[in-house]
Amino acid sequence: MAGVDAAKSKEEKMKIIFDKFDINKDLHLGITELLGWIMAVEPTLSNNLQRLPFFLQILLGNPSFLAGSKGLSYYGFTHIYEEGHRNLDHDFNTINIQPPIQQSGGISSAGQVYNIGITAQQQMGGGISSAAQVNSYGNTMQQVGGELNSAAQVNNNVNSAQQENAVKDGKSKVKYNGSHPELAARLQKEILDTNPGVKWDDVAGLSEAKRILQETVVLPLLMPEYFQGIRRPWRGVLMFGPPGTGKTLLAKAVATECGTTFMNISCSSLCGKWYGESERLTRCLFELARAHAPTIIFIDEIDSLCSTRGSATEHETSRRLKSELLVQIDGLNNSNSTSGKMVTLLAATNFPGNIDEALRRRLEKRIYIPLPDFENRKELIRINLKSIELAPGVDIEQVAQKTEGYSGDDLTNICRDASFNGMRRKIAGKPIDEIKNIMKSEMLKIPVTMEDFLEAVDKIKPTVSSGDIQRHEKWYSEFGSS
Ligand SMILES: Nc1ncnc2c1ncn2[C@@H]1O[C@H](COP(=O)(O)OP(=O)(O)OP(=O)(O)O)[C@@H](O)[C@H]1O
Repeated sequence: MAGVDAAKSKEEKMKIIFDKFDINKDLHLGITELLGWIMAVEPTLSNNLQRLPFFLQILLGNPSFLAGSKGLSYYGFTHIYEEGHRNLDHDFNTINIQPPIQQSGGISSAGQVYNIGITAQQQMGGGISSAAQVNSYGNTMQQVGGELNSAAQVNNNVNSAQQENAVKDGKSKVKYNGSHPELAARLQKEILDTNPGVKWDDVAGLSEAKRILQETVVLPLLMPEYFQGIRRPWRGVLMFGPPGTGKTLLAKAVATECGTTFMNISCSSLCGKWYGESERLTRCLFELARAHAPTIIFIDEIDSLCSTRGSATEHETSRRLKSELLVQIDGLNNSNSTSGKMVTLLAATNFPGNIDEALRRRLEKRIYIPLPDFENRKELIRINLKSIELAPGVDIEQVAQKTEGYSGDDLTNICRDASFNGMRRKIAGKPIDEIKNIMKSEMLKIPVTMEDFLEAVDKIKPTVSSGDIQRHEKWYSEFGSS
C-alpha cells in the first residue's frame, strides 16, 4: 500500500481516501484497504478505528439492513470536516462511525442516518436531519444548540442522556426516578461500568458464541426497528460452560463493542440483610438498567441466585428474590424497543443443571462456552503474549498441543507463570539491595523461552475435569438453544 504524501493537507489526504474507496465496487475488500489508508494518513485515529471492522462486519454482513442502499458514506471517519457542511444528498443510508465534532455544518440524508460511536458527538449549531430516521448509538451525545430532526423518528441509544444530561467522568449521571434512591446509589457504585474495555478481538475463538451474541444482543441495538413483534429481541441469554472459558470476557466484549452500559452483578450485590431488601434491590437493578438503557445486565453465577425452586436449600429470601427476578425478566423488551430502552440480561453459570426451570425458560438463548480447541488455544496464547518478548525457538503450536483440556484461564496462568521465569533467573540468589539496583528496562528485556513454557505447563494442571465437561455436554444436548 502506498503511503500518502505527508506534505498534503488533511483535506487532500481524506479526499484521496474517499476517492479511492468505492463500496459499490470494493465492498469487503475495500474495508481493509481503507483502514490501511486511514491509518497511514492519520495515525492518531488508529485507536478509534479498531472498532470499525466490527461494526462494518455486522452492517455489511446483514443484507436486510442495507436493502435498497446504494452505498455507505465514511463521513464520520474524520474530524477534518469540522467546519464544512456536507450534504449527503444520496438516496442511501449514511453511516457515521465515530461521529465527528460538527461545529457549524449539518448532516442531511434522504435515507437513514446512523451514528455509531463511543466518543461524544457534539452538534454545535449544526443539525442532523433525515427524511427517515436518525439513530445514534454511543456513550455520549451532546446536542448544543443544533437541531436533530427526523421526519419519522429519532432514536438515541446513548448511555447518557443527551441535551440536558451531560456526562463527565465515564460514570453516568443519569437521573434515577425510582422509589429506592439509596439502593440505586449502592448498586450504581458497585456494578455500573460504562466501558469494560474488552474488545471482541481480546476473546480467542468462540466464534459461534460471538455470532449468536451479535445476533441476539448487538444487532437489536443497531437496528431496533427490525427487531419488533415476533422478531423482538431475546430477553435473556445464558452462557454456560466450565469455569475460566471466557464467559465474563464475552459479556464485557459485547458491552464494550455496543457502547452500552454494563451492569456486572454478583449474587452478593442482590442479597440484602433486611426483610424484603433483596426483592427491592432486584427491582431497583432493573429500574436502574432502564434509566441507563441501552444496558446489558450481566449476572455471573446465576445458579447461586436461582437454584431449583422448592429444593431443600431454598430459603424464603431466595425464593422471593427469584420470583422478583422472573417478574422483572418478563418485563424486558416487551414494549416498542425503538424507544431506545433496550435492556438485555446476560447470565453465566458453571452449573446449568441447578437453574430453576422457570428461569431457564426465560433465558431464551442458551449458549455453550466450551474449553478451547487446538486452534483456539494457539490464539489465546498469542493474545496473552502480545506484549511479551519471546526468545527464538518458542513454539506456540507445541505449547497448544501439550495443553489439551486446559481452560482459557489455565492457559493465561501458564503464560503468566512462564513470563515470570526470566525475572526469577535474574534475581536468583541476589540480596534485595542488589535486586533494587537492577534496571527495570533490563528486566523487561528478558525474553521468555520455550523452557519457561514447558516448566509452566508441568507445574500448572488443568482445572476442569472430564466429568465436568460431560455434564455440560449432556445439558447442552438437552437444553442448549443457539
Ligand atoms: N476465550 C478466551 N480468550 C481470551 N482469554 C480468555 C478466554 N477464556 C478465558 N480467558 C482468560 O481467562 C480469564 C478468565 O475468564 P472469564 O472470567 O471470562 O471466565 P468465565 O468463563 O467467566 O469463568 P467463571 O465461570 O469461573 O466465572 C480471562 O480474564 C482471560 O484471561
